[in-house]
Amino acid sequence: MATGTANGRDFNIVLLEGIHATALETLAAAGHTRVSSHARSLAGDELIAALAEADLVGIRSRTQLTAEVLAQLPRLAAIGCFCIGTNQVDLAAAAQRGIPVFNAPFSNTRSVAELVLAEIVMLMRGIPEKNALLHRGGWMKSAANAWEVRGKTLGIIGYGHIGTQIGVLAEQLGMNVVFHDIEAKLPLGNARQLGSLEALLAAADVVSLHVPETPATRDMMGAAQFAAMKPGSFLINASRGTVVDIDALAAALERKQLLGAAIDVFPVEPKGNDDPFVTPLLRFENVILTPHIGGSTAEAQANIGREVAAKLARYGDNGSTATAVNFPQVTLPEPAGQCRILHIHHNVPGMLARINERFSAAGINIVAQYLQTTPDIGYVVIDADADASRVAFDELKAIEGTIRCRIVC
Ligand SMILES: NC(=O)c1ccc[n+]([C@@H]2O[C@H](COP(=O)([O-])OP(=O)(O)OC[C@H]3O[C@@H](n4cnc5c(N)ncnc54)[C@H](O)[C@@H]3O)[C@@H](O)[C@H]2O)c1
Ligand SMILES: O=C(O)CC[C@@H](O)C(=O)O
Repeated sequence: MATGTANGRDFNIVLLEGIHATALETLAAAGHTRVSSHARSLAGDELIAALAEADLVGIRSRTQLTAEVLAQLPRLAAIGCFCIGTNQVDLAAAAQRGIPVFNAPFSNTRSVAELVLAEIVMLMRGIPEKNALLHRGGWMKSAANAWEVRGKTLGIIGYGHIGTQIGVLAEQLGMNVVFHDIEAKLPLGNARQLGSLEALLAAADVVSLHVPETPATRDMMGAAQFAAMKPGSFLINASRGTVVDIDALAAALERKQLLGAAIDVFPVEPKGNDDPFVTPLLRFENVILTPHIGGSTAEAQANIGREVAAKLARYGDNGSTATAVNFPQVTLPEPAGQCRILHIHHNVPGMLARINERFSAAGINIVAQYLQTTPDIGYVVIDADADASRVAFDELKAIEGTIRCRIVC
């Protein structure tokens, strides 16, 4: 599958899931105006049809770019996830097809942290059920099951960008912070890393989940973990829906092991705002349900739009893969020659030699060269003079092991 695009500015770009207008502005400022924008996520034949002619695509968390979908999109050159999570994309399949995937690793971090902090206070005061009752005309003025958060213990599972921010904010309210992470992490403030998930569950009054979706985090909160939580404690999940076994959570709420929960993400989420939402948690008034809006603030979405669109435009125009989550990362200056060849190949012995041989056999001077590899993929970027580059481009496309080759002039 060796493909070439004559000029980065010819890119056809499709944005799904209501990506913020700042993305369009950023792309337009970089000279990319062939952009179509859709409000919803798409699936199946609709998705394939919408992306058939796309060189670059922008999605959020709902559009599933599986290996099967990617196999039907030979033209696709790069993917922008306008969010933190990239679990909706088969990253390995994308890399094998020479498609770098970009995201916005921290533009909505603060928004999630603020929501979680507010939920801790709301849950510990029993506000969700008092609010629901009052809307029906019921007056429940009582201090039963209502506590200050000061002096209580917050247990954070996944002490990354979001988890650390929540820990810092919670300490400002006087909470004790403990965390569990698979990596050894620098504790901020007075936070303490505990040796196991079980130790955290036994210690925490409120448990908040901030892990990515991986095979290891699937159902990491199930019946055994709820049983290990303190009686009368609370759970917050603003990470991914697959991390919590929802039926086990419902059972723990039913038997009052947990006094409440705040859930922003679900194993199955509606594709758009008009689709129905179903969960066994609907019957619990002590559960705050939010429609995956942890990162949905004006500030976060505007920043994400700018950040990911800039990464897509930069890859299109200059070849830079800096911060790509599945790909050899090459940070590139503007081309030193008149043209730049971008060669993505399987990482097999002798590939660089073969590329360079073609240049020396044709007597073409390489003005600048950059190389980065992962165990599977190699990415070589070569700057050369314009006429010579076009000759070399035709040669390089034909090298065995080439996944994708592109020239930007
Ligand atoms: N609700 C929302 O709108 C929203 C918004 C942003 C992010 N998110 C979700 O939150 C997740 C976390 O975001 P982040 O920016 O803090 O990510 P991050 O990568 O900075 O941190 C994740 C942390 O989890 C740890 N971890 C991974 N696997 C683990 C495991 N099995 N057990 C314990 N720890 C584990 C990692 O070591 C890391 O420290 C994202 O992956 C995304 O899915 C949701
Ligand atoms: O905006 C979204 O769809 C997802 C937001 C959040 O889950 C993320 O991963 O950043």
